[in-house]
Amino acid sequence: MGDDWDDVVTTAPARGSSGVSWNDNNNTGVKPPAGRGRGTATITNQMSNVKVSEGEWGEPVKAASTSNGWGAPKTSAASSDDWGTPKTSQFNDADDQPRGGGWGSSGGGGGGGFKGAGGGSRACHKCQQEGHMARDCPNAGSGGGSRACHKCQQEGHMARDCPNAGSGGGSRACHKCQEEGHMARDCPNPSSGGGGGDRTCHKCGEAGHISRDCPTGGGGGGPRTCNKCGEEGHMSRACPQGGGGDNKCYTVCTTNNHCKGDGHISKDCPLAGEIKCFKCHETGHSPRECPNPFSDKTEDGKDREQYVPVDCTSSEKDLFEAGINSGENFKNFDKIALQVTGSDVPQYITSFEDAGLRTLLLDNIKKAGYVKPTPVQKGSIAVILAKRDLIACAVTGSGKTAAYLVPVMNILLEQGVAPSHGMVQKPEVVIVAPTRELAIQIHREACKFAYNSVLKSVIIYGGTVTSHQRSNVQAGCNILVATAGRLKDFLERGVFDFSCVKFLILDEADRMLDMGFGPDIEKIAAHPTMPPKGVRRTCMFSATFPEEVQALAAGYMEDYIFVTTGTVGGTNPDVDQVFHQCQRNEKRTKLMEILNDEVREKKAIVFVESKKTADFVAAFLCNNSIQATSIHGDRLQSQRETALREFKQGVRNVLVATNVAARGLDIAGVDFVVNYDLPADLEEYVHRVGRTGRVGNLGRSISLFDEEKDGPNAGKLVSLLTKSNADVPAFLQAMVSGVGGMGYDFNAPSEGGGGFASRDMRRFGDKPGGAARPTEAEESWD
Ligand SMILES: Nc1ncnc2c1ncn2[C@@H]1O[C@H](COP(=O)(O)OP(=O)(O)OP(=O)(O)O)[C@@H](O)[C@H]1O
Repeated sequence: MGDDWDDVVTTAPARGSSGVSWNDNNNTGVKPPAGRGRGTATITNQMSNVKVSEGEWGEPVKAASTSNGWGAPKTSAASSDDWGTPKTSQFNDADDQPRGGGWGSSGGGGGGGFKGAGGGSRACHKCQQEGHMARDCPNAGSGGGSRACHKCQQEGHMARDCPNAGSGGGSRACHKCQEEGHMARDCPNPSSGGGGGDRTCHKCGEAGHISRDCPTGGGGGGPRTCNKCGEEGHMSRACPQGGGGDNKCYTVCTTNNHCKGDGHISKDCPLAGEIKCFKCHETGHSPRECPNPFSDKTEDGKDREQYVPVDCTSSEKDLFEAGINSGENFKNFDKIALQVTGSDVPQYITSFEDAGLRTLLLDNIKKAGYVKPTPVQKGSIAVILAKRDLIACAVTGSGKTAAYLVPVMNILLEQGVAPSHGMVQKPEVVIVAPTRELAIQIHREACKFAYNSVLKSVIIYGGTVTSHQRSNVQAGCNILVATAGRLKDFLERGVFDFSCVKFLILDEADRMLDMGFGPDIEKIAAHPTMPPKGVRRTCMFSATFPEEVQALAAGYMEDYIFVTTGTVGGTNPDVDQVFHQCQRNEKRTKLMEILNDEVREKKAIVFVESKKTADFVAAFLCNNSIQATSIHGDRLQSQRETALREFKQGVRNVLVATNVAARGLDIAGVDFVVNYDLPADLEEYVHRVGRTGRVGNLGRSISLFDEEKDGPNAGKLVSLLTKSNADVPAFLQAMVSGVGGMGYDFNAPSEGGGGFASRDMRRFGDKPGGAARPTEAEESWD
C-alpha cells in the first residue's frame, strides 16, 4: 500500500479541466496565484445544467477582507441575505403588526372591512341597498333590488323566500319532470316519468328520472356495472352478491392498515377488528383514534424495552476528552489535494481563526485540541458559511463531523436562535444519520462545539422510550440529531415543525439515500413545513458517494458544490490492508490466530455478515478467553450501548459487529479491523476499514477472503485497492488477471449499478446509474 498521504496527492487539474484544486501551498512549493478562479466554463450534462467553475484557487484570502459575499462569514454577510435577520426580529414582525384593511380589521372606518356597523360600499343582495348585508335586510321580501328569484323569476326576494314557489313560473326546468316553475326537490311529479327530458338515469339508463328515484330499484340494466360483482343493472351498495369481483379492500380503518382482500370494500373488511394500529399495536381502532400513540409496545405485542439512555455529559472535561488525538500522519493532511467543483465556488479557509468564526466556537475548537482544519474542513466550512448546498466526500476519519457542525453553529450564533420550549419544536438544523450509535456520537460532538452557548442539541433515536426523548425535545431544540425512523415517527405525531430549518444535513449520505432509508428521507425533506431546497440548505457528507446516489442527492439540492479530498471514495491510506485466503470452515481457527498473534491486548473490531454470526463469533471468542462483546440490530439498545461503552473503555477489547458499526464510529485506540466476512458491498468495506487509522493515526485491517463467496467481488476489490494506492495481494491479482481470470475495471460498478468512485458526476457528464442498492435485509438500524 502507499506509505502515507503523499501518495494521494494528485496533481491539480489542468487549467483547462473543470474543478478547482486546493493543494495547500506549504508543501508543494507552488503558490497559487492571487485572486479567484480564472474564468468559468459551463458543462452541461443530461441530468441538469450545472455550471462548473474552473481554474486554480487564488491565495487564500482572510475571510475578513474577502469582498465577495460567500467567502466572508462575517456579520455583514449575515445581515445582507435572506437569513440575515436575527431570530428575535422574527418575533417582532407581521404577527404583532396591525394589518390594514383585512377581515380582522376592527376599525369601522376607512379600511373597508365587512365587519362593523358602518356600511361598506357593497350592496345587500336582497334589496340592493348599501349599509347592511342580506341576512340583516330590513326590506327582505318587500321587493326591491334587481336580482330575480330562481323560482318565479320575479325580483324582490330570493328563491328560498319565494311566495310563488310551486306555482309555476320561471324559465328553468325541473330536472325530474322537466316542467318549469319549480325545482327538482319540490317536484310534484317526481316519479311520473311524465317529464321526459333527455337526461338519463344512471341505474336503468332511461330518461325522465334520476337514479335515486329509479323505479327499477337497480334491477334495471343500464350500461354501468357494479363495483363489487362487475355485473350491470345495480350499483355496488345494492349488490345481491355482497362481494365477488376483483375489487380490493383498500382502506380498513386507515389507508395504512388495509387487508387488500378481494370481494369487499373496506368498511366491510372482515379483518377490520383484527388489524393493529401501527402506533400502539393494539386492535379495535384506527391510528387516528389511537388512545396511546406513544405506546412502548413492540409490533409483536411485547413490552418494548423501557430504555432511557443517559443524556450527553455536560462536564467540560468529559465532553472535550471524547475524540481521537491526531496521529503522526496528521501533518500529511496538508499535502492532500482538495478539489472543489460547482459554480461560484467560495474561497476555502486556511485556519479556523481566518474563517471569521465566533470566539466561543474558536474556544471550543481549541479545547477539542484542533490546531488546524483538515482538508475537508477547509473546503466545507467555507461552502457552508457561504450558505451553499454541499456534497463533501472525504476519506474516513478526516473530520467531516466538525466540517458541518462548526460552520452551521457559527451561522446560528450569528443570526440568533429562538429561545423555545413547547409541544411543537422548530429546530434550525436537522441532522440525520443511519445508525443510533452514530447519531449519539454526532450529538455529543454537537454538545462539545455548542459548549457554553445558547445552542441546544437534542437527539432522538430508536430503541429508547419515546416519551423521554419527546420531553427532551420539548425542552428546546435548535440542533436536532436523529435517526430516520424515529424522526419520521415524531413528525407523524406532530412533535416538530420544520419551518425554521436552515440546514438539513445527511451524514453518511450515500447510505441515507439508498433504498433502505431513501423513502424516509424523502418524507422528511418533503414535510409540509420543511422549507424547499434552495431556501433551506442541504449538506451531505460521506467517505463514499457512488454516482447513482449523487443523482438522487441532486434532487434535494440546488446548485450544490462538490468537495472531495485525496483519493475519492477510496480506502484510508493510513490503514495497512492485509488479506488471507480462507475457506468458510477455516475462519474460526484463522480468527483465533489473528487475535492471538497480532491483536492480543489491543482493540479490534471483527466485522461479520449477519446478526447470528455476530452472536456466534462473540460467544466463541468468549469461550476462548477473549474479552469479546457484540453489537448488532437484534440486541436491545441498552445492550448495544453497553457493548460500545465497554469496548471504548477497554473492558472488552474485541467488538464483534455487523455493518451497524461500519460507518462513522470514532473510537480511540482501535488498532485492528478484522473482516471475518467481507461485505458484499465494497463501499461498506471502505467504511469498515476506516474504523481504524483515523486522523493521521496508523491502522491495520485483516480480511478473510473466501473465494467461494467473495470471488465474484475480486475484480472490484482489486480496482478499489489499486485506486486507493493500497497493496493488492498476489492471490487476488492472479485471480483477476490470470488466463481466463475475471479481469477488472477501475470504475467497476458496485452491487446496484454505479461505480464506487466519488467524483463529481456533473463534471464527467455521467448519466445517473441504476437503482440504488437495497438495504441489508436483516438489519433494522434505527
Ligand atoms: N482539525 C482537527 N484536528 C484534530 N482532530 C480532528 C480535527 N477534526 C476532527 N478531528 C478528530 O478526528 C476524528 C475523526 O473525525 P470524524 O469522526 O468527524 O471523521 P469522519 O471524517 O466523519 O469519519 P467517518 O468517515 O468515519 O465518519 C475525531 O476524533 C475528531 O475529533
